Amino acid sequence: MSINLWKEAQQLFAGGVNSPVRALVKPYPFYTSKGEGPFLITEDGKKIVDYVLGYGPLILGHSPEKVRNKIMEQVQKGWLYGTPSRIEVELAKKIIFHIPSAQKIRFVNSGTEATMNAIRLVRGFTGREKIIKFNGNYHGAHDYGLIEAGSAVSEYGITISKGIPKDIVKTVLLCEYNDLTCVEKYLKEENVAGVIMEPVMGNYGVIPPKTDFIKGIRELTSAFGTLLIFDEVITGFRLGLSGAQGMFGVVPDVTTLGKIIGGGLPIGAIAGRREIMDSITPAGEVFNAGTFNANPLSMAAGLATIEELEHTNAYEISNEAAKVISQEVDQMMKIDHVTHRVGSMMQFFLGVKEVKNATEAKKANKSLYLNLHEQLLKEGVFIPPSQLETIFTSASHSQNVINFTIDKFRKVLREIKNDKGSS
Ligand SMILES: Cc1ncc(COP(=O)(O)O)c(C=O)c1O
Ligand SMILES: NCC(=O)CCC(=O)O
Repeated sequence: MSINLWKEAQQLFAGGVNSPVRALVKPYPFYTSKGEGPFLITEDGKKIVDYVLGYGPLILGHSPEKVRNKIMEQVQKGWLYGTPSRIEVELAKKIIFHIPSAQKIRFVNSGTEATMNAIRLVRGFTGREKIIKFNGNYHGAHDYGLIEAGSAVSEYGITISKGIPKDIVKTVLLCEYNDLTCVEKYLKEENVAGVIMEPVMGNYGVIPPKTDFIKGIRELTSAFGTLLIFDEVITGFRLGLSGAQGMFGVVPDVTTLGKIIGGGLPIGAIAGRREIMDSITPAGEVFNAGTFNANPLSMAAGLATIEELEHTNAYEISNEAAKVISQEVDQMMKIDHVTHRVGSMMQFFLGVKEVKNATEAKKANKSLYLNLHEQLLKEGVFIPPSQLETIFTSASHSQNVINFTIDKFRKVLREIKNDKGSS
């Protein structure tokens, strides 16, 4: 039973969990015993439709056959060599073929490692120290990024994580998303090594960039000799094979990847222009290393996932699922709200009329969203337990599952409205 595991876990782990967002599921997190297509099967024997999908990597759903087989095949051959292996060359070629900004790549083990190293890389390459980041963007759990970050950082009310030296905080310049004036001001006033951004915000709910903002950042950074990092840990291979940069036709200098490129196993990657990437050790003097870098199992799962994305209609199915659900739910909601969807990423902001940055997203009614999450979970539909996370769909979300989901939204929204009316 989940409750028994939860009781033990609270003695074993800080806050009972190994990543904070998981503790937001109330009254206690359910424990999963199996993932199958669009479903999670819990320790309590419940079958739940999953729109969290491991927080993004599982664009094909849980345990898709092709990916599972490729992982099993690799398991037979061993899973850690401490030497290069053929499969890292194969995955690198695929990513470099698809991602416009990628000429060379370094595999690491998480999105956190990817952005941490990308920031070090742009600092090393330019010889400058300042970084511009955006309010509510989340780049993982390292010192350079935990300043007004989205996701669980903001959900738990942390603006700057304790433990980060002040001198590091001073190197990070903060702008509001979709505010080009702020970026221009800092680029003029300061010696900025790099601008790091999520090309579509996915860690403060979903917030798309305005076209002139994303194109303007590219032009401005080029003009000031500042490198542009797109953090495509969520959007890479989710918004199509060429990611957000392909979707918007804006090519950054450096791209960070993670999640989908590992097919659900731990991964991260830094990719970019050849001369920039050649600053990384052993070619250059920006240090990176890792026992598990390019480990064969993550490579195998990533390769099989990208092959499926290339050869099936996975994008059509997952995008259509998000489109239908977002449109239907949008129509059902009778209160002020904003619905944002980009491809197979979506989120609803309740009680507000416009959301173009984190400050506006913060005004959304968090408790109403949590209520929605809780009631849906009781009905067998799992959306993230935080308004700041993204609702994802996958290629395994069939018409039946979508219809089931819409019915549950209808039921729950009716009850939430009644609750509100009676209070
Ligand atoms: C945009 C973005 N960057 C970086 C990260 C960190 O990735 P990881 O959790 O694999 O360290 C995340 C995680 O959600 C993310 O959404
Ligand atoms: N959007 C943020 C994440 O996906 C992170 C997941 C986690 O920290 O467990």
